[in-house]
Amino acid sequence: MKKTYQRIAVKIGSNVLTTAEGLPNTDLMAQLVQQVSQLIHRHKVEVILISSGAVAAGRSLIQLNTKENTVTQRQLLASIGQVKLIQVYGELFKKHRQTCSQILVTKEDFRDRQHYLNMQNCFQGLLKYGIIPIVNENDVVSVTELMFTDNDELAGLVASMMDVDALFILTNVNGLYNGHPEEEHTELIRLVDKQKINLNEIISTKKSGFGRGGMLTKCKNAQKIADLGIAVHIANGHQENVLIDLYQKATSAEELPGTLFLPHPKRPSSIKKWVAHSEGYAKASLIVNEGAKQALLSDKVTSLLPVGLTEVQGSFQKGDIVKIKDAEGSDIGIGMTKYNDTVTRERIGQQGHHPVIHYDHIFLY
Ligand SMILES: Nc1ncnc2c1ncn2[C@@H]1O[C@H](COP(=O)(O)OP(=O)(O)O)[C@@H](O)[C@H]1O
Ligand SMILES: N[C@@H](CCC(=O)OP(=O)(O)O)C(=O)O
Repeated sequence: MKKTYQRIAVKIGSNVLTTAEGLPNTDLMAQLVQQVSQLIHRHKVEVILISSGAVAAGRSLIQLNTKENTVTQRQLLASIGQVKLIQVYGELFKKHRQTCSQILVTKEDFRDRQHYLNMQNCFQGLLKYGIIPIVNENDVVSVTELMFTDNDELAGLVASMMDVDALFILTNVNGLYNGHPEEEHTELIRLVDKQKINLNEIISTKKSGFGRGGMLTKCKNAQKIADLGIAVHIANGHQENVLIDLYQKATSAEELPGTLFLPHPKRPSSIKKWVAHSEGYAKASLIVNEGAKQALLSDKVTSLLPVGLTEVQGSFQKGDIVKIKDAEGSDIGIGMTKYNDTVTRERIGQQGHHPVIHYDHIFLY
């Protein structure tokens, strides 16, 4: 029998929380809140919510001039709507004797290790007191390149930061299909085995009404989180009792709703997970020789030593994130350096030096 989930993150997408008119779907929010409360009270599960819906809620409160700059529109709608979104959640949870809290974040909060640890500490405290953290992007300051791709990316970061057992991603389709769900003869994929499925081939880039990222980014992100040892389920938020069903069936032999991305059996350390999510901030690349590549990819605990380096591309400071590449230029992994590029260059190919990247600070693909 599989272990039950004790801590989960639930991502509720824009398409779940929004009606066809672009307004908040409060009936559905009530159903989901009831299920989350049941998981907490009856099954003693710790739950973190990642909820979209601020822009939709803002739309229900104010009509903006359509000539307004689109970035400004989003900022205003989110700023106005987030208040309502959290107010609705607060009232709904209160009916179940449950307290919730609001956490608004930006990408920068995950990039800076100190911000990351501060956030983690706050989440831990809230969970200890039985409070449900409700997370959303701080859309007022997250503009263009500072934005998360979508709330799936944010949910993945929160899930790995909080070391949850599973991430439930609720959307407006039953899961991942082997073609666009509106096309004929497409079938639901129940289990994603990354060795057998090429996500790029089966997922249409066409986006649905109110979502930001679409199914391809959702699945790539789901796979990344599963690689970090967290079970990821994509399921339909409109399906009756979906959260309870997912929770109960995950430990039974019954067929699960939606699509499951099987978790990697090993969970990396907290710092490795943080490194894994820092890909976008890589400053430079370290090229390694074949011996170092084999050693890194083996089952042994291996740090990257200067003797295994053949080249340093770009400049970086001690503590910066760099890519690790093989002689062909293929990415092997990513890591946090122990010294800057000048010192690293001086030590290329030399024996007897400390690692340039310690094992604990390397994440391999
Ligand atoms: N192969 C596929 N399987 C399932 N959905 C797909 C696929 N290709 C494209 N889609 C679309 O992806 C949409 C869900 O992604 P998205 O719009 O990002 O939702 P959300 O707002 O819930 O994050 C679905 O409504 C569906 O139309
Ligand atoms: N932060 C935004 C939602 C971002 C977004 O659209 O995310 P997603 O639900 O993943 O497509 C909001 O609250 O309206």
